[in-house]
Amino acid sequence: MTREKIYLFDTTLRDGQQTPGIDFSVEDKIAIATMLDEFGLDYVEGGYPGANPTDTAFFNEKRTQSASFVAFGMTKRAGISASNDPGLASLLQAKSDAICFVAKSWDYHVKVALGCTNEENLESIAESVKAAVAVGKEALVDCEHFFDGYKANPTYALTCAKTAYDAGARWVVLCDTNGGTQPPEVRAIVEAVIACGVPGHCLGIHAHNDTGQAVANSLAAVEAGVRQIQGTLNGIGERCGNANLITLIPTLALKRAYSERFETTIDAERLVGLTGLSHAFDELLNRSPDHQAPYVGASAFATKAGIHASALLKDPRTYEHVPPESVGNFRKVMVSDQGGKSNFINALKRRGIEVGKDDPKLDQLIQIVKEREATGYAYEGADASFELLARRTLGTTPEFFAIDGFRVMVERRFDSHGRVKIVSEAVVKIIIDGETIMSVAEGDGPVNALDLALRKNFGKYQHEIDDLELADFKVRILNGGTEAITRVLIESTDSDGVRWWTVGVSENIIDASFQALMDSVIYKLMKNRHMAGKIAAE
Ligand SMILES: CC(=O)SCCNC(=O)CCNC(=O)[C@H](O)C(C)(C)COP(=O)(O)OP(=O)(O)OC[C@H]1O[C@@H](n2cnc3c(N)ncnc32)[C@H](O)[C@@H]1OP(=O)(O)O
Ligand SMILES: CC(=O)C(=O)O
Repeated sequence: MTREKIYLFDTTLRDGQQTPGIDFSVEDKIAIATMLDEFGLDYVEGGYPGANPTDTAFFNEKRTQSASFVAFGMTKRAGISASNDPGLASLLQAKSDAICFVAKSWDYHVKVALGCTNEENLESIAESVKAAVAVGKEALVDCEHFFDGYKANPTYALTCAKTAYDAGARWVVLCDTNGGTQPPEVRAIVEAVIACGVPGHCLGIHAHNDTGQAVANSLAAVEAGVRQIQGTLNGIGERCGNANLITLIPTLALKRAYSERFETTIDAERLVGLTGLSHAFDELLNRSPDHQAPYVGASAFATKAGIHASALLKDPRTYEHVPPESVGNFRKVMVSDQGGKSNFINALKRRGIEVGKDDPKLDQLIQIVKEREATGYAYEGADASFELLARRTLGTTPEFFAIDGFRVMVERRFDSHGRVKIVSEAVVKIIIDGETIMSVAEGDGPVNALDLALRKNFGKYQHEIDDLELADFKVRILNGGTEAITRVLIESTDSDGVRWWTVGVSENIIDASFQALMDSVIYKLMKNRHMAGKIAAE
Protein backbone atom coordinates (compact mmCIF):
# COMPACT_ATOMS: atom_id res chain seq x y z
CA MET A 1 0.00 0.00 0.00
CA THR A 2 1.47 3.39 -0.96
CA ARG A 3 1.81 5.75 1.93
CA GLU A 4 0.88 9.40 1.76
CA LYS A 5 3.51 11.98 2.58
CA ILE A 6 3.13 14.20 5.62
CA TYR A 7 5.16 17.38 5.12
CA LEU A 8 7.08 18.61 8.15
CA PHE A 9 7.24 22.37 8.60
CA ASP A 10 9.46 23.78 11.33
CA THR A 11 8.70 27.18 12.85
CA THR A 12 11.31 27.13 15.64
CA LEU A 13 12.97 30.23 14.22
CA ARG A 14 9.69 32.15 13.90
CA ASP A 15 7.03 31.04 16.40
CA GLY A 16 9.84 29.65 18.59
CA GLN A 17 11.40 33.12 18.58
CA GLN A 18 8.14 34.36 20.18
CA THR A 19 8.86 32.20 23.28
CA PRO A 20 9.36 34.35 26.37
CA GLY A 21 13.08 34.34 27.21
CA ILE A 22 14.26 33.17 23.79
CA ASP A 23 16.07 35.56 21.51
CA PHE A 24 18.08 34.13 18.64
CA SER A 25 21.05 35.91 17.11
CA VAL A 26 21.73 35.58 13.38
CA GLU A 27 24.47 33.05 14.23
CA ASP A 28 22.03 31.02 16.36
CA LYS A 29 19.54 31.06 13.51
CA ILE A 30 22.14 29.89 11.01
CA ALA A 31 23.17 27.04 13.33
CA ILE A 32 19.55 25.96 13.95
CA ALA A 33 18.55 26.21 10.29
CA THR A 34 21.54 24.01 9.41
CA MET A 35 20.57 21.45 12.06
CA LEU A 36 17.00 21.30 10.77
CA ASP A 37 18.07 21.15 7.15
CA GLU A 38 20.56 18.35 7.78
CA PHE A 39 18.02 16.44 9.81
CA GLY A 40 15.74 16.46 6.76
CA LEU A 41 12.69 18.65 7.40
CA ASP A 42 10.67 19.80 4.38
CA TYR A 43 10.26 23.44 5.42
CA VAL A 44 12.30 25.72 7.67
CA GLU A 45 10.56 28.98 8.53
CA GLY A 46 13.29 31.47 9.38
CA GLY A 47 11.45 34.47 10.77
CA TYR A 48 9.94 37.71 9.67
CA PRO A 49 12.16 39.72 7.26
CA GLY A 50 11.60 43.42 7.68
CA ALA A 51 10.36 43.09 11.26
CA ASN A 52 13.76 43.44 12.93
CA PRO A 53 17.44 43.69 11.90
CA THR A 54 18.22 40.07 12.89
CA ASP A 55 15.54 38.56 10.70
CA THR A 56 16.26 40.95 7.86
CA ALA A 57 19.97 39.98 7.95
CA PHE A 58 19.08 36.30 8.23
CA PHE A 59 17.12 36.53 4.98
CA ASN A 60 19.98 38.17 3.08
CA GLU A 61 20.94 34.67 2.04
CA LYS A 62 19.17 31.38 1.54
CA ARG A 63 20.07 29.38 4.65
CA THR A 64 19.04 25.85 3.71
CA GLN A 65 20.29 23.36 1.12
CA SER A 66 17.44 20.91 0.78
CA ALA A 67 14.62 22.23 2.96
CA SER A 68 12.40 24.90 1.54
CA PHE A 69 13.39 28.18 3.23
CA VAL A 70 10.34 30.14 4.30
CA ALA A 71 9.86 33.82 5.13
CA PHE A 72 6.91 34.71 7.35
CA GLY A 73 4.87 37.91 7.33
CA MET A 74 1.41 39.36 7.32
CA THR A 75 -0.82 39.80 4.33
CA LYS A 76 -0.81 43.22 2.73
CA ARG A 77 -2.61 45.92 4.61
CA ALA A 78 -6.13 46.90 3.52
CA GLY A 79 -6.46 50.14 1.59
CA ILE A 80 -3.14 49.90 -0.26
CA SER A 81 -2.17 47.83 -3.25
CA ALA A 82 0.17 44.85 -2.99
CA SER A 83 2.82 46.75 -4.95
CA ASN A 84 2.75 49.65 -2.45
CA ASP A 85 2.92 47.63 0.76
CA PRO A 86 6.44 47.90 2.26
CA GLY A 87 5.96 44.84 4.50
CA LEU A 88 4.99 42.71 1.54
CA ALA A 89 7.92 44.13 -0.45
CA SER A 90 10.36 42.91 2.26
CA LEU A 91 8.85 39.45 2.02
CA LEU A 92 9.03 39.34 -1.76
CA GLN A 93 12.67 40.48 -1.72
CA ALA A 94 13.82 38.06 0.99
CA LYS A 95 16.07 35.23 -0.21
CA SER A 96 13.47 32.59 0.53
CA ASP A 97 11.88 29.82 -1.50
CA ALA A 98 8.45 30.37 0.02
CA ILE A 99 6.39 32.92 1.91
CA CYS A 100 4.06 31.98 4.72
CA PHE A 101 1.45 34.73 5.15
CA VAL A 102 -0.43 35.11 8.39
CA ALA A 103 -4.03 36.00 7.54
CA LYS A 104 -7.03 36.76 9.67
CA SER A 105 -9.83 34.21 9.35
CA TRP A 106 -12.00 35.18 12.32
CA ASP A 107 -14.37 38.05 11.41
CA TYR A 108 -14.13 39.38 14.96
CA HIS A 109 -10.36 39.84 14.49
CA VAL A 110 -10.89 41.45 11.11
CA LYS A 111 -13.11 44.02 12.78
CA VAL A 112 -11.17 44.54 16.03
CA ALA A 113 -7.51 43.96 15.12
CA LEU A 114 -7.44 45.00 11.46
CA GLY A 115 -10.28 47.51 11.48
CA CYS A 116 -11.22 46.72 7.89
CA THR A 117 -14.15 45.00 6.22
CA ASN A 118 -14.40 41.25 5.72
CA GLU A 119 -14.15 41.77 1.96
CA GLU A 120 -11.00 43.90 2.27
CA ASN A 121 -9.37 41.12 4.31
CA LEU A 122 -10.26 38.56 1.62
CA GLU A 123 -8.75 40.88 -0.98
CA SER A 124 -5.55 41.18 1.12
CA ILE A 125 -5.26 37.39 1.29
CA ALA A 126 -5.81 36.88 -2.44
CA GLU A 127 -3.52 39.74 -3.56
CA SER A 128 -0.71 38.74 -1.20
CA VAL A 129 -0.76 35.13 -2.39
CA LYS A 130 -0.83 36.23 -6.04
CA ALA A 131 2.12 38.60 -5.46
CA ALA A 132 4.20 35.77 -3.97
CA VAL A 133 3.34 33.38 -6.78
CA ALA A 134 4.09 36.09 -9.36
CA VAL A 135 7.72 36.33 -8.15
CA GLY A 136 8.09 32.54 -8.33
CA LYS A 137 7.71 31.76 -4.63
CA GLU A 138 5.57 29.08 -3.07
CA ALA A 139 2.77 30.65 -1.03
CA LEU A 140 1.46 29.34 2.26
CA VAL A 141 -1.31 30.99 4.25
CA ASP A 142 -1.48 30.55 8.03
CA CYS A 143 -5.16 31.15 8.76
CA GLU A 144 -4.82 32.68 12.20
CA HIS A 145 -7.52 31.72 14.78
CA PHE A 146 -9.08 29.42 12.21
CA PHE A 147 -10.81 27.11 14.68
CA ASP A 148 -12.16 29.90 16.90
CA GLY A 149 -13.13 31.79 13.77
CA TYR A 150 -14.95 28.76 12.40
CA LYS A 151 -16.88 28.37 15.65
CA ALA A 152 -17.94 32.04 15.51
CA ASN A 153 -18.64 32.33 11.77
CA PRO A 154 -18.04 29.13 9.79
CA THR A 155 -18.94 30.67 6.45
CA TYR A 156 -16.36 33.46 6.77
CA ALA A 157 -13.59 31.19 8.07
CA LEU A 158 -14.16 28.76 5.20
CA THR A 159 -14.24 31.64 2.69
CA CYS A 160 -10.83 32.83 3.93
CA ALA A 161 -9.35 29.34 3.49
CA LYS A 162 -10.93 28.92 0.06
CA THR A 163 -9.79 32.41 -1.04
CA ALA A 164 -6.19 31.54 -0.17
CA TYR A 165 -6.43 28.24 -2.03
CA ASP A 166 -8.13 29.73 -5.10
CA ALA A 167 -5.50 32.50 -5.28
CA GLY A 168 -2.77 29.86 -5.63
CA ALA A 169 -1.60 29.03 -2.12
CA ARG A 170 0.20 25.66 -2.09
CA TRP A 171 -0.77 25.26 1.56
CA VAL A 172 -3.64 26.61 3.62
CA VAL A 173 -2.65 26.16 7.23
CA LEU A 174 -5.36 25.99 9.88
CA CYS A 175 -4.07 27.61 13.06
CA ASP A 176 -5.29 27.02 16.59
CA THR A 177 -3.73 30.32 17.57
CA ASN A 178 -5.08 30.54 21.13
CA GLY A 179 -4.51 26.82 21.67
CA GLY A 180 -7.87 26.01 23.25
CA THR A 181 -9.37 23.71 20.61
CA GLN A 182 -9.83 20.00 21.42
CA PRO A 183 -9.05 17.03 19.12
CA PRO A 184 -12.69 16.14 18.25
CA GLU A 185 -13.30 19.77 17.23
CA VAL A 186 -10.16 19.80 15.09
CA ARG A 187 -11.26 16.62 13.34
CA ALA A 188 -14.75 17.94 12.57
CA ILE A 189 -13.56 21.37 11.40
CA VAL A 190 -10.85 19.95 9.12
CA GLU A 191 -13.50 17.74 7.52
CA ALA A 192 -15.66 20.81 6.93
CA VAL A 193 -12.76 22.62 5.22
CA ILE A 194 -12.13 19.67 2.91
CA ALA A 195 -15.86 19.49 2.14
CA CYS A 196 -15.83 23.17 1.14
CA GLY A 197 -13.24 22.50 -1.56
CA VAL A 198 -9.72 22.83 -0.12
CA PRO A 199 -8.16 19.38 -0.60
CA GLY A 200 -6.38 17.71 2.32
CA HIS A 201 -3.09 17.53 0.41
CA CYS A 202 -3.06 21.37 0.49
CA LEU A 203 -3.96 21.69 4.16
CA GLY A 204 -1.69 22.15 7.15
CA ILE A 205 -2.18 22.33 10.90
CA HIS A 206 -0.49 24.78 13.29
CA ALA A 207 -1.43 23.93 16.88
CA HIS A 208 -0.57 25.70 20.11
CA ASN A 209 -0.26 23.81 23.37
CA ASP A 210 -2.37 25.83 25.78
CA THR A 211 -4.34 22.77 26.89
CA GLY A 212 -1.48 20.31 26.35
CA GLN A 213 -3.15 19.06 23.15
CA ALA A 214 -0.93 20.47 20.41
CA VAL A 215 0.46 17.07 19.42
CA ALA A 216 -2.94 15.37 19.74
CA ASN A 217 -4.58 18.15 17.69
CA SER A 218 -1.93 17.82 14.97
CA LEU A 219 -2.51 14.07 14.76
CA ALA A 220 -6.31 14.56 14.77
CA ALA A 221 -5.90 16.96 11.84
CA VAL A 222 -3.78 14.41 9.96
CA GLU A 223 -6.43 11.73 10.57
CA ALA A 224 -9.04 14.12 9.18
CA GLY A 225 -6.98 14.78 6.04
CA VAL A 226 -4.31 17.50 6.44
CA ARG A 227 -0.91 16.68 5.05
CA GLN A 228 1.37 19.30 6.56
CA ILE A 229 2.24 19.69 10.23
CA GLN A 230 3.81 22.84 11.62
CA GLY A 231 5.71 22.60 14.88
CA THR A 232 8.92 23.43 16.68
CA LEU A 233 11.95 21.75 18.20
CA ASN A 234 11.15 20.63 21.74
CA GLY A 235 7.76 22.36 21.45
CA ILE A 236 9.01 25.90 22.11
CA GLY A 237 6.73 28.73 21.04
CA GLU A 238 4.49 31.50 22.24
CA ARG A 239 2.89 31.00 25.71
CA CYS A 240 2.73 27.20 26.27
CA GLY A 241 4.47 26.45 23.00
CA ASN A 242 3.71 24.80 19.68
CA ALA A 243 3.21 21.22 18.60
CA ASN A 244 6.44 19.42 19.45
CA LEU A 245 8.05 18.04 16.30
CA ILE A 246 10.41 15.98 18.45
CA THR A 247 7.34 14.06 19.65
CA LEU A 248 5.38 14.08 16.41
CA ILE A 249 8.16 12.84 14.12
CA PRO A 250 8.78 9.52 15.93
CA THR A 251 5.07 9.03 16.48
CA LEU A 252 4.44 9.28 12.74
CA ALA A 253 7.38 6.99 12.01
CA LEU A 254 7.00 4.35 14.71
CA LYS A 255 3.32 4.08 15.57
CA ARG A 256 1.48 1.75 13.25
CA ALA A 257 -1.69 3.83 13.36
CA TYR A 258 0.30 6.41 11.33
CA SER A 259 3.30 4.62 9.85
CA GLU A 260 1.15 2.21 7.87
CA ARG A 261 -0.64 5.07 6.12
CA PHE A 262 1.86 7.92 6.13
CA GLU A 263 5.51 8.65 5.60
CA THR A 264 7.75 11.66 6.23
CA THR A 265 11.27 12.55 5.13
CA ILE A 266 12.52 11.24 8.47
CA ASP A 267 13.15 7.58 7.76
CA ALA A 268 14.53 5.05 10.24
CA GLU A 269 18.13 6.10 9.60
CA ARG A 270 17.51 9.80 10.22
CA LEU A 271 15.30 9.11 13.21
CA VAL A 272 18.36 7.86 15.10
CA GLY A 273 19.54 11.48 15.17
CA LEU A 274 16.40 12.69 16.99
CA THR A 275 17.71 12.67 20.56
CA GLY A 276 20.95 14.34 19.46
CA LEU A 277 18.99 17.04 17.63
CA SER A 278 16.75 17.74 20.60
CA HIS A 279 19.64 17.93 23.06
CA ALA A 280 21.88 19.96 20.77
CA PHE A 281 19.04 22.48 20.46
CA ASP A 282 18.72 22.69 24.25
CA GLU A 283 22.45 23.25 24.51
CA LEU A 284 22.15 26.08 22.03
CA LEU A 285 19.41 27.58 24.19
CA ASN A 286 21.68 27.03 27.19
CA ARG A 287 19.05 25.12 29.09
CA SER A 288 18.81 21.62 30.50
CA PRO A 289 17.00 19.03 28.41
CA ASP A 290 13.68 17.91 29.85
CA HIS A 291 14.40 14.49 31.39
CA GLN A 292 10.82 13.37 30.92
CA ALA A 293 10.44 14.48 27.30
CA PRO A 294 8.75 11.72 25.26
CA TYR A 295 11.20 9.63 23.21
CA VAL A 296 14.27 11.83 23.83
CA GLY A 297 14.33 12.53 27.58
CA ALA A 298 17.04 10.98 29.73
CA SER A 299 14.25 9.20 31.62
CA ALA A 300 12.23 8.17 28.56
CA PHE A 301 13.75 4.68 28.65
CA ALA A 302 15.01 4.54 32.22
CA THR A 303 13.83 2.38 35.04
CA LYS A 304 14.89 1.87 38.60
CA ALA A 305 11.98 -0.34 39.59
CA GLY A 306 13.35 -3.81 40.26
CA ILE A 307 10.40 -5.63 38.67
CA HIS A 308 10.72 -3.56 35.50
CA ALA A 309 14.49 -3.94 35.39
CA SER A 310 14.29 -7.69 35.72
CA ALA A 311 11.72 -8.02 32.91
CA LEU A 312 13.58 -5.52 30.70
CA LEU A 313 16.71 -7.62 30.89
CA LYS A 314 14.74 -10.64 29.70
CA ASP A 315 13.13 -8.71 26.86
CA PRO A 316 13.17 -4.90 26.54
CA ARG A 317 9.76 -4.93 24.88
CA THR A 318 8.21 -5.75 28.25
CA TYR A 319 8.51 -2.13 29.36
CA GLU A 320 9.37 -0.13 26.24
CA HIS A 321 6.86 1.15 23.70
CA VAL A 322 9.60 1.55 21.05
CA PRO A 323 13.30 0.59 21.02
CA PRO A 324 15.28 3.56 22.46
CA GLU A 325 17.98 3.11 19.77
CA SER A 326 15.39 3.89 17.09
CA VAL A 327 15.34 7.54 18.28
CA GLY A 328 19.00 7.67 19.33
CA ASN A 329 18.22 7.36 23.02
CA PHE A 330 19.60 4.96 25.60
CA ARG A 331 18.01 2.31 27.74
CA LYS A 332 18.94 2.98 31.33
CA VAL A 333 18.64 -0.06 33.48
CA MET A 334 20.29 0.72 36.78
CA VAL A 335 21.35 -2.90 37.43
CA SER A 336 23.21 -3.22 34.10
CA ASP A 337 25.97 -1.40 32.28
CA GLN A 338 25.10 -3.01 28.95
CA GLY A 339 22.65 -0.33 27.82
CA GLY A 340 23.58 1.92 24.94
CA LYS A 341 26.34 -0.14 23.28
CA SER A 342 24.69 0.07 19.90
CA ASN A 343 24.38 3.83 20.19
CA PHE A 344 28.08 4.15 20.93
CA ILE A 345 29.02 1.83 18.09
CA ASN A 346 26.85 3.86 15.72
CA ALA A 347 28.18 7.20 16.95
CA LEU A 348 31.76 5.96 16.58
CA LYS A 349 31.13 4.42 13.18
CA ARG A 350 29.78 7.74 11.95
CA ARG A 351 33.18 9.21 12.87
CA GLY A 352 35.12 6.49 11.09
CA ILE A 353 36.02 4.63 14.31
CA GLU A 354 35.41 0.91 14.13
CA VAL A 355 35.02 -0.99 17.37
CA GLY A 356 33.71 -4.47 18.08
CA LYS A 357 30.76 -4.95 20.42
CA ASP A 358 32.87 -7.23 22.62
CA ASP A 359 35.94 -4.98 22.70
CA PRO A 360 36.65 -4.25 26.40
CA LYS A 361 37.76 -0.75 25.38
CA LEU A 362 34.16 -0.06 24.33
CA ASP A 363 32.94 -0.96 27.82
CA GLN A 364 35.68 1.25 29.21
CA LEU A 365 34.57 4.17 27.02
CA ILE A 366 30.90 3.73 28.00
CA GLN A 367 31.93 3.60 31.64
CA ILE A 368 34.01 6.79 31.33
CA VAL A 369 31.23 8.64 29.50
CA LYS A 370 28.68 7.57 32.11
CA GLU A 371 30.93 8.58 34.97
CA ARG A 372 31.77 11.90 33.38
CA GLU A 373 28.14 12.66 32.54
CA ALA A 374 27.28 11.98 36.18
CA THR A 375 29.77 14.70 37.14
CA GLY A 376 28.35 17.22 34.69
CA TYR A 377 29.83 16.58 31.24
CA ALA A 378 27.30 16.57 28.39
CA TYR A 379 28.61 14.92 25.30
CA GLU A 380 25.48 15.18 23.15
CA GLY A 381 26.26 18.83 22.71
CA ALA A 382 30.06 18.45 22.52
CA ASP A 383 30.74 16.24 19.54
CA ALA A 384 34.46 17.05 19.32
CA SER A 385 35.15 16.32 22.99
CA PHE A 386 33.29 13.02 22.64
CA GLU A 387 35.37 12.09 19.61
CA LEU A 388 38.62 12.98 21.39
CA LEU A 389 37.62 10.99 24.44
CA ALA A 390 36.72 8.01 22.26
CA ARG A 391 39.96 8.17 20.30
CA ARG A 392 41.99 8.51 23.49
CA THR A 393 40.24 5.53 25.05
CA LEU A 394 40.10 3.27 22.01
CA GLY A 395 43.28 4.10 20.17
CA THR A 396 46.08 6.57 20.05
CA THR A 397 45.80 10.28 20.05
CA PRO A 398 49.14 11.95 19.35
CA GLU A 399 50.67 13.83 22.26
CA PHE A 400 51.02 17.15 20.45
CA PHE A 401 51.88 19.15 23.57
CA ALA A 402 51.63 19.12 27.33
CA ILE A 403 50.38 21.83 29.66
CA ASP A 404 52.77 22.97 32.33
CA GLY A 405 50.21 25.27 33.93
CA PHE A 406 48.24 28.48 33.62
CA ARG A 407 47.50 31.51 35.76
CA VAL A 408 44.75 34.09 35.35
CA MET A 409 44.57 37.45 37.06
CA VAL A 410 41.71 39.96 37.11
CA GLU A 411 42.52 43.45 38.32
CA ARG A 412 40.42 46.56 38.86
CA ARG A 413 42.57 49.54 37.89
CA PHE A 414 42.10 53.24 37.26
CA ASP A 415 43.31 54.76 34.02
CA SER A 416 45.00 58.15 33.73
CA HIS A 417 41.56 59.85 33.65
CA GLY A 418 40.51 58.12 36.87
CA ARG A 419 38.12 55.78 35.05
CA VAL A 420 37.69 52.23 36.26
CA LYS A 421 39.26 49.60 34.04
CA ILE A 422 38.98 45.86 34.59
CA VAL A 423 42.05 44.13 33.22
CA SER A 424 42.27 40.36 32.72
CA GLU A 425 45.67 38.83 32.16
CA ALA A 426 46.56 35.20 31.59
CA VAL A 427 49.84 33.30 31.53
CA VAL A 428 49.97 29.86 29.90
CA LYS A 429 52.94 27.50 29.82
CA ILE A 430 52.94 24.68 27.25
CA ILE A 431 55.62 22.11 26.51
CA ILE A 432 56.31 21.08 22.92
CA ASP A 433 59.12 18.60 22.17
CA GLY A 434 60.54 19.16 25.66
CA GLU A 435 60.71 22.93 25.28
CA THR A 436 58.57 25.15 27.54
CA ILE A 437 56.81 28.04 25.84
CA MET A 438 55.33 30.75 28.05
CA SER A 439 52.74 33.19 26.67
CA VAL A 440 51.08 36.15 28.33
CA ALA A 441 48.00 37.96 27.06
CA GLU A 442 45.44 40.51 28.17
CA GLY A 443 41.80 40.02 27.24
CA ASP A 444 38.30 41.45 27.63
CA GLY A 445 37.69 38.94 30.38
CA PRO A 446 39.58 36.09 32.04
CA VAL A 447 38.50 33.44 29.52
CA ASN A 448 39.30 35.68 26.59
CA ALA A 449 42.74 36.37 28.09
CA LEU A 450 43.30 32.64 28.63
CA ASP A 451 42.28 31.84 25.08
CA LEU A 452 44.55 34.55 23.65
CA ALA A 453 47.50 33.38 25.77
CA LEU A 454 46.94 29.71 24.92
CA ARG A 455 46.91 30.40 21.21
CA LYS A 456 49.53 33.15 21.15
CA ASN A 457 52.54 30.95 20.67
CA PHE A 458 52.03 27.31 19.79
CA GLY A 459 55.54 26.79 18.51
CA LYS A 460 55.67 24.61 15.43
CA TYR A 461 51.86 24.25 15.43
CA GLN A 462 51.13 27.99 15.43
CA HIS A 463 50.43 28.25 11.69
CA GLU A 464 47.99 25.34 12.01
CA ILE A 465 45.76 27.10 14.49
CA ASP A 466 45.86 30.60 13.02
CA ASP A 467 42.43 30.12 11.44
CA LEU A 468 40.87 28.66 14.62
CA GLU A 469 38.09 30.92 15.94
CA LEU A 470 35.85 30.67 18.95
CA ALA A 471 32.31 31.10 17.70
CA ASP A 472 30.34 30.68 20.92
CA PHE A 473 30.82 30.17 24.61
CA LYS A 474 28.15 28.90 27.00
CA VAL A 475 28.32 28.50 30.74
CA ARG A 476 25.91 26.49 32.85
CA ILE A 477 25.97 26.25 36.63
CA LEU A 478 24.90 22.67 37.32
CA ASN A 479 23.98 22.85 40.99
CA GLY A 480 23.33 25.86 43.12
CA GLY A 481 25.22 27.18 46.14
CA THR A 482 28.92 27.57 46.75
CA GLU A 483 29.64 23.95 45.74
CA ALA A 484 28.40 24.67 42.21
CA ILE A 485 29.91 22.78 39.30
CA THR A 486 30.36 24.74 36.09
CA ARG A 487 30.00 23.33 32.60
CA VAL A 488 31.45 25.30 29.73
CA LEU A 489 30.64 24.55 26.11
CA ILE A 490 32.72 26.16 23.39
CA GLU A 491 31.88 26.24 19.71
CA SER A 492 34.88 26.60 17.40
CA THR A 493 35.21 27.07 13.71
CA ASP A 494 37.98 27.39 11.13
CA SER A 495 38.53 28.58 7.59
CA ASP A 496 36.99 25.35 6.21
CA GLY A 497 33.71 26.53 7.75
CA VAL A 498 33.60 23.42 9.94
CA ARG A 499 32.13 23.89 13.45
CA TRP A 500 32.79 21.75 16.48
CA TRP A 501 31.80 21.80 20.14
CA THR A 502 33.96 20.99 23.14
CA VAL A 503 33.13 20.75 26.82
CA GLY A 504 34.88 21.30 30.13
CA VAL A 505 33.57 20.73 33.64
CA SER A 506 35.09 21.95 36.89
CA GLU A 507 34.31 23.60 40.18
CA ASN A 508 36.14 26.57 38.67
CA ILE A 509 34.80 28.33 35.58
CA ILE A 510 38.29 29.23 34.34
CA ASP A 511 39.46 25.63 34.60
CA ALA A 512 36.31 24.37 32.84
CA SER A 513 36.91 26.90 30.06
CA PHE A 514 40.55 25.86 29.79
CA GLN A 515 39.59 22.18 29.35
CA ALA A 516 37.15 23.09 26.59
CA LEU A 517 39.74 25.34 24.91
CA MET A 518 42.38 22.60 25.04
CA ASP A 519 40.02 20.06 23.49
CA SER A 520 39.22 22.55 20.76
CA VAL A 521 42.90 23.06 19.87
CA ILE A 522 43.70 19.32 19.95
CA TYR A 523 40.66 18.58 17.82
CA LYS A 524 41.80 21.20 15.32
CA LEU A 525 45.30 19.65 15.13
CA MET A 526 43.77 16.19 14.65
CA LYS A 527 41.35 17.52 12.05
CA ASN A 528 44.25 19.10 10.13
CA ARG A 529 45.82 15.62 9.97
CA HIS A 530 42.56 13.97 8.88
CA MET A 531 42.62 12.10 12.19
CA ALA A 532 39.31 13.48 13.45
CA GLY A 533 36.12 15.14 12.37
CA LYS A 534 35.36 12.87 9.45
CA ILE A 535 31.65 12.14 9.48
CA ALA A 536 30.78 9.09 7.42
CA ALA A 537 28.09 9.63 4.78
CA GLU A 538 24.63 8.84 6.13
C1 LIG B 1 -0.28 34.33 15.52
C2 LIG B 1 1.08 34.79 15.28
O1 LIG B 1 1.98 34.28 15.88
S1 LIG B 1 1.31 35.96 14.10
C3 LIG B 1 2.98 36.43 14.24
C4 LIG B 1 3.19 37.39 15.34
N1 LIG B 1 4.58 37.76 15.35
C5 LIG B 1 4.97 39.01 15.43
O2 LIG B 1 4.17 39.93 15.51
C6 LIG B 1 6.44 39.24 15.50
C7 LIG B 1 6.93 40.25 14.49
N2 LIG B 1 6.16 41.47 14.45
C8 LIG B 1 6.70 42.73 14.48
O3 LIG B 1 7.90 42.90 14.64
C9 LIG B 1 5.79 43.89 14.28
O4 LIG B 1 4.49 43.58 14.75
C10 LIG B 1 5.73 44.29 12.77
C11 LIG B 1 7.11 44.85 12.34
C12 LIG B 1 5.40 43.12 11.87
C13 LIG B 1 4.68 45.36 12.54
O5 LIG B 1 4.97 46.42 13.39
P1 LIG B 1 4.04 47.75 13.37
O6 LIG B 1 3.89 48.19 11.97
O7 LIG B 1 4.65 48.68 14.35
O8 LIG B 1 2.60 47.27 13.85
P2 LIG B 1 2.12 46.67 15.25
O9 LIG B 1 3.00 45.55 15.65
O10 LIG B 1 1.93 47.74 16.28
O11 LIG B 1 0.65 46.14 14.91
C14 LIG B 1 0.41 45.17 13.94
C15 LIG B 1 -0.30 45.80 12.75
O12 LIG B 1 -0.43 44.78 11.74
C16 LIG B 1 -1.80 44.65 11.35
N3 LIG B 1 -2.00 43.24 11.04
C17 LIG B 1 -1.98 42.22 11.92
N4 LIG B 1 -2.19 41.07 11.25
C18 LIG B 1 -2.34 41.38 9.96
C19 LIG B 1 -2.60 40.61 8.81
N5 LIG B 1 -2.72 39.29 8.88
N6 LIG B 1 -2.71 41.23 7.62
C20 LIG B 1 -2.55 42.57 7.54
N7 LIG B 1 -2.29 43.36 8.60
C21 LIG B 1 -2.21 42.75 9.80
C22 LIG B 1 -2.58 45.12 12.57
O13 LIG B 1 -3.86 45.54 12.22
C23 LIG B 1 -1.72 46.29 13.06
O14 LIG B 1 -2.01 47.39 12.24
P3 LIG B 1 -2.08 48.92 12.80
O15 LIG B 1 -0.65 49.26 13.13
O16 LIG B 1 -2.60 49.67 11.66
O17 LIG B 1 -2.95 48.87 14.00
C1 LIG C 1 0.40 31.92 12.69
C2 LIG C 1 0.52 31.51 14.07
O1 LIG C 1 1.62 31.44 14.59
C3 LIG C 1 -0.68 31.22 14.81
O2 LIG C 1 -1.76 31.50 14.35
O3 LIG C 1 -0.53 30.71 15.93
